[in-house]
Amino acid sequence: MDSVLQYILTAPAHVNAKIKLPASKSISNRSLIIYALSGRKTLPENLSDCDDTQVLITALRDLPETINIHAAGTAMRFLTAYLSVTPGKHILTGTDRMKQRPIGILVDSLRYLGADITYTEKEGYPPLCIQGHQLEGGALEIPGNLSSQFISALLLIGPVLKNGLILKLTGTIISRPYIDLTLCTMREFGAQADWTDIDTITVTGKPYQDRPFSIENDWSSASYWYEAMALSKNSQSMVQLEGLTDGSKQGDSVVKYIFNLLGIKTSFASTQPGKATTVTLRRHPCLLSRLEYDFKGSPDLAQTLVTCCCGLKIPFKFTGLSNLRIKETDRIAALETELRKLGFIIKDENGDTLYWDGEQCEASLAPIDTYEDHRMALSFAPLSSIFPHLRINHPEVVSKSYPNYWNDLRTAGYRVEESGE
Ligand SMILES: O=C(O)C1=C[C@@H](OP(=O)(O)O)[C@@H](O)[C@H](O)C1
Ligand SMILES: C=C(OP(=O)(O)O)C(=O)O
Repeated sequence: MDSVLQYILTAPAHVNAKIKLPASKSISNRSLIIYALSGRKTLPENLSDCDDTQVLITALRDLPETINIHAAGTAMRFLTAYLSVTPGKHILTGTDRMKQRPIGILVDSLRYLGADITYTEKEGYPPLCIQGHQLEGGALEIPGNLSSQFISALLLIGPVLKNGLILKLTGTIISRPYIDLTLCTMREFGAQADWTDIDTITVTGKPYQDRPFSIENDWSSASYWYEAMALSKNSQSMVQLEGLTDGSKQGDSVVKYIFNLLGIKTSFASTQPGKATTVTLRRHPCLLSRLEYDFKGSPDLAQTLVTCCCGLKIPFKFTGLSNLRIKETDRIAALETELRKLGFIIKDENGDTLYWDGEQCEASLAPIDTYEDHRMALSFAPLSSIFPHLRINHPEVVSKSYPNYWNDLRTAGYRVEESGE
């Protein structure tokens, strides 16, 4: 049998560190597509070193006949749109999991606009064969309830469509802050793109302009430091996070308000609009007895809060989780299975809700499996404050968004050792 890399984690008595977070992969990948569509002159600064961005950099640079974007959802969806308007024929594929992540809504929309896309294996799923050519653009409807990445992908190519784009979103709109992040990033490059009605976005067929652009660091990655602070239960703990902005356009910056409820206070070294600065996290007493939150706008924070609330023994009801089952893994099932190993019985209902009413079982303390999902490893690691010698299988998965995570934990005083098993 192949040996599995496993880390054993022990948390320090108090957490203390200054952390250079990775850049946002969401902003990196949007600005890379815009860079490619605007003449490839000025490369965006502070691009993320994570797998999901590196794979897109390589794909856009080499544009080989077969492009394998591995596990990167944004790269898969954004490239599908990009290749549809770029001359040449390409096969776009990814990991086995990527081949199970739906893309039919995006393909249908692009085909409606005249794109030439065929499925090479299963209808509705990657791999895709895309023959690119100039598209005219126009008006169309698209469901907003499965993944905002389909909408962002279409918006990103809007400025290069002759007649621009009018998108009317139908159904519940999930991950809406990511749509707004796309629009903001596009406008940084001179695009005319905005909401023109409650459910409608209009993009003018006015080309992007080449501009210098610097990428903010990643608020989703910051969430694991909020969790580490909350679970450390030591008033001396303090973490500083570099490269974040007060008033960030990243939806996951809402993490500062959620953790405020859990006693973690955020202060910004400077509050100059749009300027990245250092953020300091400090602990205050947490008097919360139960947490309810709707994660519809920030699905990537769900694992952080589920693991954190279990560790703090705060019962919760979290809604808006409907698309967690189609991410890197079925995150609902993964959370239920792995938290049981630590003695927490969490349950799901209605396809979009996870709750914990305080029910516990005997903890086996078996190693935590990560299911090729970076956020499983990232969110379980801070639980080592509650469960010393916590074991995590396949810790290397973190490279999808946060390659330096384990080193950063070491800097903060955590013992991170390779298992000798
Ligand atoms: O556009 C983006 O950068 C992202 C959108 C979200 O996906 P969904 O829109 O599929 O929820 C999020 O989960 C993902 O990590 C990044
Ligand atoms: C869902 C995620 O990424 P993607 O969909 O881009 O693979 C994520 O990073 O949590």
